[in-house]
Amino acid sequence: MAAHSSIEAITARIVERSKPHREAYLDRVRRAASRGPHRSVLSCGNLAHGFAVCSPAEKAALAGDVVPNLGIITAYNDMLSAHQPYETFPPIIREAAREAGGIAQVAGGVPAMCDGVTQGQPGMELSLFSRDAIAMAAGIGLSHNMFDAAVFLGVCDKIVPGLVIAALSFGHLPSVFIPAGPMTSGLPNDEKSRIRQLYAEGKVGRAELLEAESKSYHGPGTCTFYGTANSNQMLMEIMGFHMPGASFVNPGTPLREALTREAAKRALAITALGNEFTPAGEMIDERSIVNGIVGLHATGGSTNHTLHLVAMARAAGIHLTWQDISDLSDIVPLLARVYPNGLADVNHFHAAGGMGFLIRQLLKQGLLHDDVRTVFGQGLEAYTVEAKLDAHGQVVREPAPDESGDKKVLAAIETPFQPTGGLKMLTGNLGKAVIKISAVKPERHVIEAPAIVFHDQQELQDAFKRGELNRDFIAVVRFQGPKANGMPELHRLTPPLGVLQDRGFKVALVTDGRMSGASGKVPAAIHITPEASDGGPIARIKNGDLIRLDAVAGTLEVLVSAAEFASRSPVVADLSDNEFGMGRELFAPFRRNVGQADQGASVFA
Ligand SMILES: O=C(O)[C@H](O)[C@@H](O)[C@H](O)[C@H](O)COP(=O)(O)O
Ligand code: SF4
Repeated sequence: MAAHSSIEAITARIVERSKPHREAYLDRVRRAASRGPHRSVLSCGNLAHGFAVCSPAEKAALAGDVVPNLGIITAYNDMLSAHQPYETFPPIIREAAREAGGIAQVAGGVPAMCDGVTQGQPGMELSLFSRDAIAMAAGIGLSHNMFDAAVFLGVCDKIVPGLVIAALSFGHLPSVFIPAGPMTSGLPNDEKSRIRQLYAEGKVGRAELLEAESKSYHGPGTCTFYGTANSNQMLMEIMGFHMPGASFVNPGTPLREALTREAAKRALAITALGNEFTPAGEMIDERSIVNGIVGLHATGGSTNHTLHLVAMARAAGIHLTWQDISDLSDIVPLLARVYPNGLADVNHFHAAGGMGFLIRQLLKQGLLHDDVRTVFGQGLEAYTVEAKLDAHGQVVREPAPDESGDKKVLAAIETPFQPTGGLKMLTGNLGKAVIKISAVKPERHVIEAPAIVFHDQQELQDAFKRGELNRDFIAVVRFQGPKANGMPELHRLTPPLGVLQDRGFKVALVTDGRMSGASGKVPAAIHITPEASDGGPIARIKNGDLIRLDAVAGTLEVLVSAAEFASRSPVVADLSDNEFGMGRELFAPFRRNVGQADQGASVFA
């Protein structure tokens, strides 16, 4: 089925805009691939180092150019619940490779930050930069040029985007992403948030808060809210980097292990040494990127992807804009209600039909490009399935159900939860911003109130605790942009702002910083570009200025006369406290060289 005309039109304009960069990129990818099996360009010395610890049989195989070698890039660590399961994946992948007549080596590890651990802490100022550092680290592993394909073990926020940037930078290689799967369901996310708000009001103590948090985050796997990490899993499946039905199978289950084995074998089957060569740089094109954005809107995905998708697309020579993302939001309905866009978690989403049901619903109205390449083969229709185990422990796939297993969690395309997606761009005399409205009640889509200006999220927390914020206001938290302090998530502001909103005050957040993918209920215009540290208009706002955030009209305005506003000099902040401590001194080059948020806040562009 042809894609919806608006989908085709937006895709066509991205293709047109990208043409010079995309053609140059594809030329590089094809030249790299044309050199044939990559180990053939290595010297004997290079090779000997590359397989020094391999068995004699593996050495003999790797000395030739017939047996494919799989490079594993792993983001394993014990800190992230979502990445801890990866500890056992390499031996499983090596064994599966041997069974398939290939070889697999861990090519390298990459760092992985848990935004939950660093939320509200100085370490969060390294978080966004860690995406590009992860891409660099993965590139170091693959640069040994020993590999015919790569498999990537990563799940969380900045890790998958960084790994995709690396995979596309090595676009001559096939790449398969292997997920670890979600944590089993614990304390419901809305109950966790309720306890947080009680703690913010001083109505419960740390003991009760820690008990609630620990019941919510309680074991291996990805946290179960629909934040950036689970948005990543959705993206990897709908863009064709995952095996069909792999995204939301819990870790430590037979199906999880079978899917891991299957992915390793599939990666070996799609190298240049076989008959289904699928280099990542050719597999991922403008249609794949549009499919990812459609999935993001249909599920109420993370605002962080207005940064990461732009950066990932650029790694493949594709120039994506916030206007593209915003225009797609106008035609893609919201089909999933997963916290913070509802009460369900990703396990409920998966049980209700998950990705297979979602993709089928979107294909029914041509809202996805079906004619795309994936690691599984040609066409997205192959992903309208559920993965299961047969009696022999092998992965089999059944058509996803036509009916949603829970109409409160997954809606049919004919009866969406909202007619449009969740992510809108705002423009006006403060520059450009992004807002996620899928989790904001309609009566809060337009907020007009006086500004209260903060240069640090702790200042707002302290003002709240002093009881100074019991009124209608728009919190302007500035100098939180990429150049200022690495563009941290300000998700710790959700509980106090949520308390004030629940008390009936009209509140909103306006910032050049970020929010978490799990933020939701409070209207927030984020990623403001240009940022305050670039002298952007946000640096000219004064306490008391009336600000109007209008997510319906798509505008963000300070209601001050143009002459008055232009006559103001931008405030300059003392950011010396953000230059040292917790590794921030190591990322000074990133702060100096990072690009604007609407360009992906990348050090590469
Ligand atoms: O973008 C995201 O999804 C967030 O960065 C998420 O990964 C992080 O963990 C948040 O902090 C939410 O978790 P909490 O509400 O527990 O902080
Ligand atoms: S989802 Fe967020 S909080 Fe959970 S493990 Fe990943 S980064 Fe950490």
